[in-house]
Amino acid sequence: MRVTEGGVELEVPGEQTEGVEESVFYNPRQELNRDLTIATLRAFREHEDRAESYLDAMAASGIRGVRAAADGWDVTCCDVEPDAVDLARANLERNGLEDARVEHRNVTALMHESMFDVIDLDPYGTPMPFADAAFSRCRDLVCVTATDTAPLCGAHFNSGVRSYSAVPQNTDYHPEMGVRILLSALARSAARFDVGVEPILTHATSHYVRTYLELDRKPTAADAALEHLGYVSSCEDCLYREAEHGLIADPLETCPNCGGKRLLVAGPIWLGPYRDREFVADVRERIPDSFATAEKGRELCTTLETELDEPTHYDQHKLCKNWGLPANAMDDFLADLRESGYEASPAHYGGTTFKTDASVGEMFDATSDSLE
Ligand SMILES: C[S@@+](CC[C@H](N)C(=O)[O-])C[C@H]1O[C@@H](n2cnc3c(N)ncnc32)[C@H](O)[C@@H]1O
Ligand SMILES: [Zn+2]
Repeated sequence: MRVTEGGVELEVPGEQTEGVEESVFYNPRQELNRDLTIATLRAFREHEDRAESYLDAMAASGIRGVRAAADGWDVTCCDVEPDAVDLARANLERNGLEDARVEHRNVTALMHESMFDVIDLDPYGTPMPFADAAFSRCRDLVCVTATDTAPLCGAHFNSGVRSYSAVPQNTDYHPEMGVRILLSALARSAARFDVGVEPILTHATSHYVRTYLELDRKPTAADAALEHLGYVSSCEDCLYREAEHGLIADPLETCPNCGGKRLLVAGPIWLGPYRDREFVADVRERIPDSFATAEKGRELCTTLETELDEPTHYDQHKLCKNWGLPANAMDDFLADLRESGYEASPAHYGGTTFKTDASVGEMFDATSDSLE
């Protein structure tokens, strides 16, 4: 089956069924992820002009490596599966990109041996088994996809604890729990090598989390990154939340809003920002019309640019249901919060999600008159 994506052409085993490509080596549902990767690499190269080498650590069809090589990166594709290696090599050749290297290796060994400016981890499931090797030698940027959203957001609790050395909780803001559990584990992995991470772009999109971590290879930067870790207590009854920084948990025992005792405590999670607004604006500018997901990608960047840095989001529908009141239009709801002096922004987790610095009680006072 022939696939065209981002201006390159690939041959992948599999068939097109009802217009949808089906192949073990090519997932069309990750096209937005890959389009944003190319735009992010373009923005990053402007920002860090010595960045040249890119490791597509789990290449499969080689699509990421092919697209990065076509964009001028010095690419190495790696995969542990011989069929994937042959396919990646053939796809590079098909696009006249024979200069790119293809490695048939366990990429963990490769990452320990060789240095790369940018490493892109895109495994099946959790990326954590590959994180230490990536942070040990990478110079500038580690890009990570995690598709194991059930463990990340606490729905598969034991698996989440095992993979991320943290306690995830299944809350009403589950995609953001996943984002912050992942970033916490990655920051702690990097800190082992005296490396500080700054997430310059992160998004949770349909069943995966994607993050881009700019590295600063010095102990003080690692210490600074760890300062962003902490715990969040969430009330299951009234949806109140409270976050506190630090590695020693001092969780709430009683909800200060409703007096309830059903509090979920998660951590250590990343409580800091998960994107750099200016960088995201730059990424948005670098998405060309020719990318199939251009409109979606730009919309996502715009929401990320304006999203508040509060550590958890709310879902307006869940909140109103909890109050026993009908939901109104999101814009009106957010306008009511702003009129009462609070900050409020849409969040990128879905059309009814938002962030605010108002507590759940303050939100009720600010908005409930309009919800009758
Ligand atoms: C989700 S696919 C990659 C998809 C691809 N990056 C894309 O954008 O279409 C995961 C790939 O990782 C490879 N893989 C798994 N473990 C690996 C390892 N230890 N070293 C190298 N490759 C590995 C698998 O063979 C598989 O091809
Ligand atoms: Zn409560």
